[in-house]
Amino acid sequence: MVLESLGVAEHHEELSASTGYLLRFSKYGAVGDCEEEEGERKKAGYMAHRDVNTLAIVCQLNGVDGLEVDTGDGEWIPAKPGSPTSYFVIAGDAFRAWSDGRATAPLHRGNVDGEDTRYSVILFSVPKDEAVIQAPAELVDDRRPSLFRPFAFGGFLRFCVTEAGMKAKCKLSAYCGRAPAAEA
Ligand SMILES: O=C(O)CCC(=O)C(=O)O
Ligand SMILES: [Fe+2]
Repeated sequence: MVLESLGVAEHHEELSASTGYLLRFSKYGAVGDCEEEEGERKKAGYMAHRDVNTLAIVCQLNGVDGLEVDTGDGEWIPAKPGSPTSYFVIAGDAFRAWSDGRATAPLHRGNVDGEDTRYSVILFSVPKDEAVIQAPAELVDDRRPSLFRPFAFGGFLRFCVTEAGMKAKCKLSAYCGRAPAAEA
């Protein structure tokens, strides 16, 4: 559906062939009263991050919200599923690069207040190590040169855990951005 909306559905097969999948079950525990830190109840959840992979499909299982998304200007909005069977689709850096910036890889975090345990299941689509991430020709032209240099996904993953990668505000721009990496 996403490729169709970009007018490049014919690339689906080749993209699928270079993609693997990872299914993860997560539990963000209710925090007991004993787990107080300096008088404040500790929060469960996870830190703000951008996913590095292609897409993540997030399904929260027991009606406990917690996912928050950065609007891009420092404001965090809670992601509320429209119904108990809705799920969230989050683009990661690999898809931002492949779509030449048409898809945004948003900063997101988990903010679970610790009252109730939150369960979620996430299907990550992840490019294979050797897969070269490069926007298809239809998405770039002379008037719109591509924003990122082509890169092998495994190389990007390894950069992310270097000191430079961990310090970078935007790992993708720091690794392969063509413009001076203002946001890096
Ligand atoms: O469980 C969730 O709500 C999403 C988790 C997440 O962002 C991640 O694992 O990358
Ligand atoms: Fe994530």
